[in-house]
Amino acid sequence: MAPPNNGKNQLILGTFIHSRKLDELQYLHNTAVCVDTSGKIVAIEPECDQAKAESTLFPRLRWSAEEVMVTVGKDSQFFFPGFVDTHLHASQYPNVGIFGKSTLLDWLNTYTFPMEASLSSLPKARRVYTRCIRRTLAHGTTTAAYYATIHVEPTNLLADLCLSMGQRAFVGRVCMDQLGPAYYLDESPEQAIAATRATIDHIRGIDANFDLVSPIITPRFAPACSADTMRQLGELQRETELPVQTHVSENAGEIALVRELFPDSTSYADVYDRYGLLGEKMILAHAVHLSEEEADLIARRGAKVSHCPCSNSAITSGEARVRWMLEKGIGVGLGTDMSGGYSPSVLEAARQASLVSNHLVMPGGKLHELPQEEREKAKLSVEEVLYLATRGGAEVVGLRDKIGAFEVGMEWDAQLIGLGMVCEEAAEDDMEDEGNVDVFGWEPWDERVAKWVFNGDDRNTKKVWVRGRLVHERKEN
Ligand SMILES: O=c1[nH]c(=O)c2nc[nH]c2[nH]1
Ligand SMILES: [Zn+2]
Repeated sequence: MAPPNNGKNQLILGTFIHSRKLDELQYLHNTAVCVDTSGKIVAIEPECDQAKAESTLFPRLRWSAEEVMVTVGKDSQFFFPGFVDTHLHASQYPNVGIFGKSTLLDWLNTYTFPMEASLSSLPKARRVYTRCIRRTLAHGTTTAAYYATIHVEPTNLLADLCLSMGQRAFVGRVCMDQLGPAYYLDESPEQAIAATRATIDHIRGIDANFDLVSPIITPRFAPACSADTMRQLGELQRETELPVQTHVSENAGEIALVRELFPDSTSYADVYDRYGLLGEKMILAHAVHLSEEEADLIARRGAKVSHCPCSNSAITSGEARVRWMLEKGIGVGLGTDMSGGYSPSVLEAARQASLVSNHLVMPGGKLHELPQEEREKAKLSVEEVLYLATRGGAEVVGLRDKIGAFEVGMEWDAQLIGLGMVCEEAAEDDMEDEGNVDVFGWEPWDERVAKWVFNGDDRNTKKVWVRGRLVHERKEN
């Protein structure tokens, strides 16, 4: 693979904000971050300008100033770790916002299966996947766990495009040999496994160590996979040690169907467990209606959850109890779940995660009967939803030592966020288009960040890097 940034070391100067832990953001002002040619953070120095970096850091790193690329954040800007979207369907991108009043099972038949089936066409898949990657990068998504479709070549194409456009990705060829329409089904368990192996081999061929793009084993969801397919996917996981992604306990009708199809299983998650799929490398999307025992089983196995609040509201699935899962020790990240979710933005998912946590404790909400103190605790703060969007997501996709924060040894997956600074003397028509976030200058940094979470969008995402490579730069009008 080509080295990022034409093999140049980088010095990045400005304000850096990241999660130290679940409920705490760290604010590093006037700070220098050094990123080497492999995209790794090799130094972080607070109270450091370019001159000081050149005289103290560069000699230590054996860098010569002429060979270093310098990026300086302005006063109204800050660097933030890239977002991790732990669950989305690249193949459903053209359908974002189109869901009417449907719920999961009729939504699949009405909107989803026809769209996914149509991506057997490679030119169409190229248009859709290129735009999906470009759009998610523009919203600061540096890592994405993608579902593609059942088709091998278009799935391989998605992996190729992630690699060439520079987005870190997990790319899953969808396995489904039952429940779908006849025009969109794997022919047999053997064919499903062979097709999955073909995409794994392809990705190994383009990114041998899965540095940027990795395959991910993808049983669509339990009702769409025969027992034989699930068993063979479990064997494939043990053989390859690859990550696995699927859906769990999203919708009441779906859960009833699982009970009917797998009468011997004690819960939806138990179905995956019986086939050896429920383990540390499994990402379970939704987890809206988990029972106590089911959540305990997930926690014991070390499987992770992708919380998809936009999707859960859009297709009327319900409200997941994030605090409850976190307290059980389950790793939780955020997923846009396009196109069950209507937005490509993880920032939108973070905002919705906050609002959904409030809904849980409102009159009529699942947790309304809890004591006042417990109700307060169930609500997620700005700091917490940003943790889920970055560090939490990194844990969910198995990259907690590599991405999600700014630490020496981690990779430079980052976004430069710019907020609209309203100067005292600014005339209306002087204002740059910085989107909806206006900062007057008197707000402390935690309030600026809160304004970004609730009013920000891709207009605030000025630059995006993955492994040190600049993969998106916003063109101002
Ligand atoms: O939100 C969802 N999106 C899907 O495509 C899907 N397939 C099964 N279950 C699903 N849930
Ligand atoms: Zn999904």
